[in-house]
Amino acid sequence: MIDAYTGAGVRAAEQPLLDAGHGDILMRRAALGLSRVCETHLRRANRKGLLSGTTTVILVGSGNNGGDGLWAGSFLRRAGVMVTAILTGSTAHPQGLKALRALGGSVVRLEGQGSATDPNTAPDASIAGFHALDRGQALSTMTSAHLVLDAMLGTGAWGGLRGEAAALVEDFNAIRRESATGPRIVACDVVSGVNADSGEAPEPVLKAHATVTFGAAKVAHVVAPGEQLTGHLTVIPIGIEDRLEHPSVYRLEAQDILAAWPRPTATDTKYTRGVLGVVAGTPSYPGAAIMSTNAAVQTGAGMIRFLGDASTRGMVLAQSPEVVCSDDQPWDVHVQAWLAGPGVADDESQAARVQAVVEAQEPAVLDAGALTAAAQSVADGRLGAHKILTPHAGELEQVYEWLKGFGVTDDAPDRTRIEAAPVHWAREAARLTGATVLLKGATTIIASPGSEEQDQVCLSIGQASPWLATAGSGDTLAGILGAVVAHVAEHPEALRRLGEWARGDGRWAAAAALGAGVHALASRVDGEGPVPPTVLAANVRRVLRTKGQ
Ligand SMILES: NC(=O)C1=CN([C@@H]2O[C@H](COP(=O)(O)OP(=O)(O)OC[C@H]3O[C@@H](n4cnc5c(N)ncnc54)[C@H](O)[C@@H]3O)[C@@H](O)[C@H]2O)[C@@H](O)CC1
Ligand SMILES: Nc1ncnc2c1ncn2[C@@H]1O[C@H](COP(=O)(O)OP(=O)(O)O)[C@@H](O)[C@H]1O
Repeated sequence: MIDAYTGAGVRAAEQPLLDAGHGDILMRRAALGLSRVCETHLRRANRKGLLSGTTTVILVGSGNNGGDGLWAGSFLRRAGVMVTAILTGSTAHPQGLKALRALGGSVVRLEGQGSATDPNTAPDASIAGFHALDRGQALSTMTSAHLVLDAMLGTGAWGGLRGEAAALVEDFNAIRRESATGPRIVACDVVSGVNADSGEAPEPVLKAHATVTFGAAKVAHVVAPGEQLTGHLTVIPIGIEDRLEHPSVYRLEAQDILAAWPRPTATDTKYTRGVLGVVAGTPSYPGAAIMSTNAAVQTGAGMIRFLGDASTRGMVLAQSPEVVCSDDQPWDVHVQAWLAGPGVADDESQAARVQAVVEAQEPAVLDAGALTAAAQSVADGRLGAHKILTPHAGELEQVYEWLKGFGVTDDAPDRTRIEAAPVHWAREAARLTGATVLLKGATTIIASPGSEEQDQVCLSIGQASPWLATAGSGDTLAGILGAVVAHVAEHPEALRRLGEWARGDGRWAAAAALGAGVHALASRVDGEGPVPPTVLAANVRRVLRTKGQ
């Protein structure tokens, strides 16, 4: 599990050490770790695996992020690397600058960054004397290097890159799009301009092959769009680790998912495993019913009761004879949890069943066609953490429109804004609805609503294959989620080994995250390639055969 923190969370852990005058030591530890990762990349760039003869360009901002970069440059110099620092800010970390220069690193500044027209960013006296490169010269210095270390902005940035630094990155990206070769890009702490706390990434950004962070992962490393820009993440311990409190986001990895997945014991029966009721599909859209029930079967649900029309029931049974089908109403059947909504559209009788599920006491996964009914019911009160909404960004936009219509919020973001800051909008939707929200995407975010008893829990699941972007993947996810939620409904403490946060209301977020995690693992069982939903569901069985430690 990766515990990811906000910049403020990490700073709070550092503060006592900074107050005790250990700031320099922290920075040098960070920079040493950073330089080691750079060395690994540089050795790969040299046919003989040597460092001497390799070149590194460091883009250095005015704060401590730039200081890390300069110190890392001094360590690389020691190892024989040719280092050029291009200062992109109005000033530069004095000790870092001194250290790099003392070891023969060359230092230049980016012309135009901090022009006379913008006195706030004009180069101050300490760096004004360095030779200035215009953007074209800086660009060719960058493109001819083996490695570019991005140390312009870290956790102290507000907003994205600006001015000449932004233009330089834009020009570099244009060349990169045209050419298959080019320097390795390593980011110091976070990719410059990416918001460490939200993962927002205002253009332009220098997409990294690798990012080296310090003390702990930051939120931006585990949520979109920051995660997609981070590359391979290395966390360097700097001595603050024991002082860190309250991660902001938990990333569950394969080991965590497989180890925590609830498995039956000898005393279980099909009922104690959890019975899942499914309201999905209509005569016009039977596929969603077939795929979601099939996925729940493959996930090993104790028992599945499907409610729907005769023709859909026939198709569900043909695919999965394990499913008990009827045309009952939700209040007539006894289940531990519900899944409602996949493929439910323009059908009065299924819509009525969906409404009954939204109002039922039992926990429920509310997907696709159930999201509108769920959002509408918020007008009558909060849904409860045991109701799990599973929108993609487009569906979340609709949910927000309803919430705005009811006066629950003034701000209804559109899809673009949601995709720019998914962790923010998933958290906000959970708070506003009182439900657990699972926001689908390349990175899936799960947020609990939070309460007086328990802080909001936020999780992220990555590593899903982009081949999942195909119709029916979401129906399969819904079935997997239904199965695990039904189990957790019967065994409230089943997921506690994940942590104290996975108890109480947090258990629904934990269950949803495990479901999304298994879905992601199933998408890559046979490596990278198409995973049509029927294959995906069958892969779930294979994934669950592996037990984590
Ligand atoms: N003790 C610590 O605090 C440690 C911090 N470390 C490093 O310190 C970094 C944080 O340092 P800082 O707080 O100095 O912040 P940054 O270095 O991230 O940036 C702050 C500087 O950039 C300027 N700035 C902010 N937004 C800008 C924008 N959009 N465009 C241009 N300039 C902008 C500010 O005026 C300020 O000078 C971390 O990311 C990490 O790399 C590491 O050295 C480990 C120890
Ligand atoms: N680019 C991507 N990379 C990884 N996973 C993705 C990507 N795009 C979508 N997914 C996943 O695929 C699934 C698609 O769900 P959804 O859009 O509801 O599909 P449908 O309703 O057609 O079944 C979600 O689990 C989502 O997280």
